Amino acid sequence: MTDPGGRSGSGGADYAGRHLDAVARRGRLCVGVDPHPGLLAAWGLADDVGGLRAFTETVVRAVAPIAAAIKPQVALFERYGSAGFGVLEEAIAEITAAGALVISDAKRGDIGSTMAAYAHAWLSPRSPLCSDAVTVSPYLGFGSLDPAFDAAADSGRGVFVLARTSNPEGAALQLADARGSTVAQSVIDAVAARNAAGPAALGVVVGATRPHGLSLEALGGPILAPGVGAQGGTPDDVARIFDGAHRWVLPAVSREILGAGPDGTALVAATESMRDALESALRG
Ligand SMILES: O=C(O)c1cc(=O)[nH]c(=O)n1[C@@H]1O[C@H](COP(=O)(O)O)[C@@H](O)[C@H]1O
Repeated sequence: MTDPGGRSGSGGADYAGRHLDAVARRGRLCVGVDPHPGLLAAWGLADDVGGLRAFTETVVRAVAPIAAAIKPQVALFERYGSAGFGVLEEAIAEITAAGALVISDAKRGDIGSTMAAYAHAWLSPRSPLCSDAVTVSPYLGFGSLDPAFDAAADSGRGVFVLARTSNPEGAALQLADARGSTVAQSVIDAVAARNAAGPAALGVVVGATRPHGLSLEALGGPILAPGVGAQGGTPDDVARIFDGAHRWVLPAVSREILGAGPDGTALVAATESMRDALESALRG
């Protein structure tokens, strides 16, 4: 892997192309920035905006030059109100300058007219929160997400639709029958159909904590796979669970890496070690 440096940070090439390029340059790892109060305390930081900023800056400076993508969990910034979102805006700019993709984990989803506002917030270059991609929830109906898909196509940015999440509670809803398929598979199929019809390659979220039982062959877009580390998934699990879809899979790891801080060198070592373990498992 070679990393010739940063990128423009603007739309330009479509998200799927930039996703594959980032993974080729930097390896298959997305590091989550999840400033949990417990982590701030473990780092000796106060549970306030100053602590949030110190935590975020330390993580971003250590990890954004290495990882293919960084995934801020926006609720952990939102809990500090507008000042927290200010820290997130600074982080998005710094991650972009360091050449990593920003995947904002916002899990947005609403009726179409409101969804357009969420799409603007997370995917429009005119918004200070504009990211390379955002996570969205299809609970209000796949079609309600159209404004996000359209905004992503317009700006060359990406959308990850929750399909089969890593948490145990997801099964009751996601594995429910949907006209002979499961809800999760119907989400995958809808994303695949959209990818087949247009240039914007959309992604899905499929957790790495257990076998998903999904058919991903026709997806034609990125797969964000959280659940490695603190939730019990291992690099070998990722390789086994996503066999046949290795090209697109991007495992996401938060607490397992963040727990190595506050020392920047230890954060770098934890990131490199997880990236190497994932690359080796996914090559094998
Ligand atoms: O969309 C996500 O990022 C997500 C989807 C999912 O199915 N499971 C999941 O854990 N996540 C997020 O991924 C991160 C996982 O954190 P760790 O368990 O600490 O690695 C959290 O920010 C979750 O909100």
